[in-house]
Amino acid sequence: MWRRTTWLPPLFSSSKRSLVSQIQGAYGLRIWRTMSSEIQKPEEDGTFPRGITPFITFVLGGPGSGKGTQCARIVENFGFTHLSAGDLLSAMILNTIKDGKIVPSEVTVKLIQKAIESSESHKFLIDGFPRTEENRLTYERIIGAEPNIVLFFDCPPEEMVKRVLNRRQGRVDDNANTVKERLKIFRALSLPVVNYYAKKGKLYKIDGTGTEDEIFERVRPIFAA
Ligand SMILES: Nc1ncnc2c1ncn2[C@@H]1O[C@H](COP(=O)(O)OP(=O)(O)O)[C@@H](O)[C@H]1O
Ligand SMILES: O=c1ccn([C@@H]2O[C@H](COP(=O)(O)OP(=O)(O)O)[C@@H](O)[C@H]2O)c(=O)[nH]1
Ligand SMILES: [Mg+2]
Repeated sequence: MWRRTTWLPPLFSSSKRSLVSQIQGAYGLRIWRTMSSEIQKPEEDGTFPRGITPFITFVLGGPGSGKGTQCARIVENFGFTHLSAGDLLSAMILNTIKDGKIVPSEVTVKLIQKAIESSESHKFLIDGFPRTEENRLTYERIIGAEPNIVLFFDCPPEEMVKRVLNRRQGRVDDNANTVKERLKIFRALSLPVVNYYAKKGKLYKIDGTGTEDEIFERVRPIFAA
């Protein structure tokens, strides 16, 4: 089962509100650029007028922890739009990725912002971002909001390395040297981001070991009504 790592914020604790009602509640929050003060409703066909606050889920975890795999399941079952920061960046910053380093925050945030704004969707999985506290702060500064929730796939390093080296998707960063560097960066720079969201009561820490199905059964209750 999934478990929260810290205390629950009022949004979650008062009446065990389902995530679905929280997602609906997010429409009215005036934190996404400039909007009307009215609470706006989705159109009958389920699309949302531009300017509505999207429901944002950050998806964190080390390289090979299963972020992309579980995002695909969440998309299939709960209709989110999946934005992988790594995929958005990969065409642009090949050398940085090859070294396992982090791309400058403004570049990533602006790509994410553009992808959200040009989408008709109202709920997003932002996979693999933020990877540093500086990433997080830049997102908050440019977007003017925090994510609604954060998933963290917790996986032992030896399992992550095994998965990455078996991934065989032709990625320039899936090799023993780069993965070592990425794990170092994950521990030093990304875990503080995970801890930040744990302290804020926004983190869902998910055991990332076992089969893909077993892991998704830990994810499902987070999004199910
Ligand atoms: N539960 C699992 N058990 C074994 N292999 C897995 C599991 N989940 C994902 N994989 C495989 O491990 C590799 C890394 O998964 P991926 O979803 O790309 O992770 P991430 O996006 O966190 O780097 C992929 O080849 C994927 O098919
Ligand atoms: O916010 C981000 C996300 C990704 N990356 C770069 O893109 C690579 C691949 O990221 P991805 O999320 O695709 O890797 P995964 O963790 O899924 O293996 C990372 O190692 C970084 O070099 C980055 O610089 N900033
Ligand atoms: Mg990935």
